[in-house]
Amino acid sequence: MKHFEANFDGLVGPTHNYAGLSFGNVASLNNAALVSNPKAAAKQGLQKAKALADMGMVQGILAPQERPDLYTLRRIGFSGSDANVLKQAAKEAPILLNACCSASSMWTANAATVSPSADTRDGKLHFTPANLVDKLHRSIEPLTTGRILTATFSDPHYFHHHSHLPEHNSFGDEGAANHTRLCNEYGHAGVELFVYGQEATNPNAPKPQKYPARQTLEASMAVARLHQLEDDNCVFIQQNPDVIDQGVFHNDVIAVGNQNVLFYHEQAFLNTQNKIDEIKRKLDTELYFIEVPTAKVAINDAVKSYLFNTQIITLPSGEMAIIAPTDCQENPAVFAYLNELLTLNTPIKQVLYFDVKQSMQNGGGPACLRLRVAMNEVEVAAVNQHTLMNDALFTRLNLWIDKHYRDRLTTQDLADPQLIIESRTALDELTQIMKLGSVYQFQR
Ligand SMILES: N=C(N)NCCC[C@H](NC(=O)CCC(=O)O)C(=O)O
Repeated sequence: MKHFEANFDGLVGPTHNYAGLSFGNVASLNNAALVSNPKAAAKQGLQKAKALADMGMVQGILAPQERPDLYTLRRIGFSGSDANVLKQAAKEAPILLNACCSASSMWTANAATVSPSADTRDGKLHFTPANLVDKLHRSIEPLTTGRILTATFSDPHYFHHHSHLPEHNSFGDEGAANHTRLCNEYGHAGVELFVYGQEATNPNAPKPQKYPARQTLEASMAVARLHQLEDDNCVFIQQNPDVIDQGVFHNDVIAVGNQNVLFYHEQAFLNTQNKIDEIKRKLDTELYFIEVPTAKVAINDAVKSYLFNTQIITLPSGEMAIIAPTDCQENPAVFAYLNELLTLNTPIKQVLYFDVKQSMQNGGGPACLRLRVAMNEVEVAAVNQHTLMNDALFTRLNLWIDKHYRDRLTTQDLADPQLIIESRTALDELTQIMKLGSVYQFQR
């Protein structure tokens, strides 16, 4: 049977904006109050997804969430008509309004953790939506994420959907951004690497001093249990707290893996050598550990360029390619490193650059925009086929964006009641295009 690693990219929602909501994410804070372009953002994301589909990759799309989130605003006491809720919130609690308007569900690397059927005891593909409790604007995503994932991976014979973990800091979970899988072939049992920022129940364990550690060991272990993984298929690694304090808010800002390749910065982890030995013990295949030294790429350059927030993909030819943001081309040290990487004797043979600047300005690179789902051909056939990228879906979604999206949005515009109507009209049509059913609260 054939097996693939599919990428499901988050479609950028109509309220994409820069509100400086993510303490610890340098780009989000630096670009707060910039004017955004939701139309360009959505199109940049689609271009990348279409390019991967054109390379012969299995590529899907995950629908965005309903924003403004009027339900959360009502839950915290704003009342009256929808327009009145927005008006009151804008006047009395603008920061909370911003949190309820973020299009942050576009970063589907944070949508869920996914374990392919080759790794799980029941032979099903497991999904656990991330609770994202560290950030208010993201903590309101998981319920709808669960619905969108279930509408996309709908066949219970193949797909096992769990609830998100308890909504408490002890279980802070950011999904696949802190999870990578190494394997020989995608369809063979692999080793799942769970990278966490702190141990919630051990006050003496190392943790960052300045910025939050969004993922806990307790959450990672809970996901591994839910997904029915064997100890021999898991390695739990602590992220280096010092790099979290330098803006590495998720592991996918400092490391990325694909098949038998782990590409990471020398400062990414704690106890790196022990953990590499454990991976080698648990995975009996030829492995490439590509460690990037600080002398070649400083942490600051890695964070600015998103060198590690690249996607490493295996092309149908069997060669690997890196999908990088154009920001990597613009950073001399990083560009030089990537060119050198192609001359090293590793499976990575090409680097392809994509402009995803609208997302980058909020701290979301190419890898943040996608959720990886390794599947065999029977599982791919069981996916909702209307979510899979092809020429027709690409054209249809571009027309849909042209029809519904603004090309300019400021945080002041978030109080405009017309934005609710525009967003709901767009999403209602999208659920018909992608045959998702009534995944949004306003449709229920
Ligand atoms: N690394 C991965 N996988 N994802 C990136 C997520 C970026 C996102 N930014 C934001 O939510 C900024 C929103 C704003 O400030 O308007 C975050 O910090 O959670």
